[in-house]
Amino acid sequence: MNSRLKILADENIPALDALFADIGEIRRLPGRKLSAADVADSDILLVRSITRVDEPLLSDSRVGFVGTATIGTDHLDTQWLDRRGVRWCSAPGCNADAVVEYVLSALWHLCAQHGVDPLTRTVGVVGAGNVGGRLVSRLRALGLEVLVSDPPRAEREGHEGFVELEELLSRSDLVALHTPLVDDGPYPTRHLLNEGNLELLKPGAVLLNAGRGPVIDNWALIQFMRRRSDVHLVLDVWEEEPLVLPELAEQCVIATPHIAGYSLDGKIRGAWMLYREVCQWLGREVSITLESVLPKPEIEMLGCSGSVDPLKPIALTYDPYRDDRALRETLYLDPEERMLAFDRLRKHYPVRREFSSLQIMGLENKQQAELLLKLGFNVVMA
Ligand SMILES: NC(=O)c1ccc[n+]([C@@H]2O[C@H](COP(=O)([O-])OP(=O)(O)OC[C@H]3O[C@@H](n4cnc5c(N)ncnc54)[C@H](O)[C@@H]3O)[C@@H](O)[C@H]2O)c1
Ligand SMILES: O=C(O)[C@H](O)[C@H](O)COP(=O)(O)O
Repeated sequence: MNSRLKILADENIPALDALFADIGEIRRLPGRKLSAADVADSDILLVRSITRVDEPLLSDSRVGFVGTATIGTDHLDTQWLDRRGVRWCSAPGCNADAVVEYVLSALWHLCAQHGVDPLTRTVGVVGAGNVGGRLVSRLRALGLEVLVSDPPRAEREGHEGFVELEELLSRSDLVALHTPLVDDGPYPTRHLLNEGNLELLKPGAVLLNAGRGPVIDNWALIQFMRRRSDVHLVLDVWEEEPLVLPELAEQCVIATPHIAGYSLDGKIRGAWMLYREVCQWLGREVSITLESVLPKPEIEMLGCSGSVDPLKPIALTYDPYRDDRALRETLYLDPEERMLAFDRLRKHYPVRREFSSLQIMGLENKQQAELLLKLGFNVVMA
């Protein structure tokens, strides 16, 4: 039995007991403060995006497995982990639907405010992997025009169906960034949007970043927004996270503390994916199902009498303005306090469920039912 295994986990990973209690002894610590001394006698390390996992953290430890309950891996020195023979994994796609729903919710809310039909918009998706790819599929199913820029994919798959970034920026009503942070190789993404190309954005465009903060040069963006107040900025990620620049946040129509992927479904899916990988590493059977650890949603059903404005179920499942208000309340704290507040908002994030958790009953309007189905809701016709 492996009951003596020591598991050190970020305290913000949910369902740890349900998933790992049979595997080993679990110790929880705040991820931002994990030190080499904390990790020293652990066998398994489970982190989120705020823990840098590299040689200084692990070289004096016996950690043999590192899992990050996130999509992004830029906080892991994977080359060093490979050299050292430490098995590592992330949770690809775990919270992709939550990010897609963040984008859809922002798009529907902003269009409603400006009296525009979202279905007539052109959306440019930069980075079409797990998140961007699902966003492209959902938007195309809804009938929107979608432009995609993803040079690594274009190189692998052929250029058909992809456009250059410049064309995307100049033709899209909403530009959504979903690339990882990449510093080297032929297609780096650090400051992919910068002084040189921000100017290409269409008048009145929405620029949304839910990838990684440094993909936009934040200082260039501040300067740009001073000239181009017609652009609507939606930022979930920030160049100096957890420090948010108040001036930049003030320029946003929606500003949130890196929670685009924070559905409970996504977080638990991420933890469960780590559990599955740990089981494989240990040669154990994967005996716990994802469904068994996912709680029932608080609101399971929305009854309507014949028809419903799609914004209603969207806002009921995810309202980005709640997160925006919470972040704005912290903007004028001193920098140290502001960073702590950013982490607190993430740590105590309210339960948010994905669109698929809501069943919409009583619809008679077929067109609306189809639209809501394509948005990702569960629809039962009257
Ligand atoms: N805000 C959040 O809460 C949140 C949640 C989940 C993921 N993320 C971030 O979003 C990023 C994307 O997630 P994912 O799961 O889709 O990752 P992924 O690796 O599946 O996809 C990334 C895509 O970006 C493309 N890409 C790489 N370099 C590019 C470039 N220079 N220009 C355009 N495209 C490029 C890749 O080819 C790939 O298709 C993650 O790396 C993570 O950092 C943020
Ligand atoms: O990469 C990801 O999966 C996301 O950015 C994720 O939402 C980060 O959340 P964190 O690990 O910082 O809690």
